[in-house]
Amino acid sequence: GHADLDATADASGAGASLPTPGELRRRLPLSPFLAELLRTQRQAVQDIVQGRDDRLLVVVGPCSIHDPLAALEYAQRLAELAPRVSDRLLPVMRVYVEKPRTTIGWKGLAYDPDLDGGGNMARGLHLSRHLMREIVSLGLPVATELLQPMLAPYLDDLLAWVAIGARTTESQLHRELASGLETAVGFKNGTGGDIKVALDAMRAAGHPHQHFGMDADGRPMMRETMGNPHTHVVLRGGHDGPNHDAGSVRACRHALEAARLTPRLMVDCSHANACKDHRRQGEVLRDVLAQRLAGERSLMGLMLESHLEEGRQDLDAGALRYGVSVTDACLGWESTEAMLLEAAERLR
Ligand SMILES: C[C@@H](OP(=O)(O)O)C(=O)O
Ligand SMILES: [Mn+2]
Repeated sequence: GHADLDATADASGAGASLPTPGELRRRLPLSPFLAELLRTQRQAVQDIVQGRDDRLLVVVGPCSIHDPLAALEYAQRLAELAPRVSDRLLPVMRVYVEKPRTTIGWKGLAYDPDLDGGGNMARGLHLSRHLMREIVSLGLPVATELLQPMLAPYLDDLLAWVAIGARTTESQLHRELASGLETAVGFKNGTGGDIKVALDAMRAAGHPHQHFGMDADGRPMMRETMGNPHTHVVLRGGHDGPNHDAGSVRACRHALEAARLTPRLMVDCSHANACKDHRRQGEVLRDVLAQRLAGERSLMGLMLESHLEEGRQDLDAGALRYGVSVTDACLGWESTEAMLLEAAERLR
């Protein structure tokens, strides 16, 4: 239940040592019921990525999770909204617990759950897994960016979609990680706007790999992967501006086809596509819908940054306001709900 989110986390203890992935999974197991629910959630996402289902995959939620209880309240609202749009949209909630910083800054719930620089990672891992499991049990698929490869085995059995971010799409470690995941993986284009790194990442992650990893008991191991066929590009804009426009989408589709890769892509309506102004996500969304309605079938998804309340706040600006992002600025819930209802209506 929600109340014990914090209680059991404290039981995990602080300090430098961490539970192994196996220990955390034994503490917070995935029941057979939830495992079955995960299988259907992953299948639904893969059906969209592979073009078997023409609904739009919508990865929506906070830029980062810093308050598990606010995250649960958001999840309950999204879970209630989902059935009202699920004929045309498949909502998946962003539950981002590790954040890639351009330079330095708070690195997320898994790293520093107490928001005090204490680095209580044992508690951060526990809270992250507990929260994701609670959200899955609401029937809501969970999406996250995987950043620290060692962190993946603590969480990856709970994930229905994974992002590899703009700063790590070029990284061999992250392509190896993606090649071993059961979930669909979206590779962001580079921070400069380069889409080739994402196409290279799709190709690399599609192959089997042998790489340095860690087993469930935390022992180093050589991990063999099968290759992941469920990968796609996420256009998130770049230094020289947005890339959600029809010309950029077409160019990306042509590049994918030329590289004989699945011509499927998602548009991240936030980040450099919104020019760092969260209020511009609505116009990017409408541009994506217009392209879909004009027949651009490679567009199978979109991402929105959204929280209970609009905007953002600094972590070190005194008392935190409830439900407001502490990293990128987000849409508020009311406008998110209206946008998703409008999108579903236009796609009917
Ligand atoms: C980290 C950021 O994504 P990107 O990698 O596109 O900057 C996000 O999803 O909050
Ligand atoms: Mn963000």
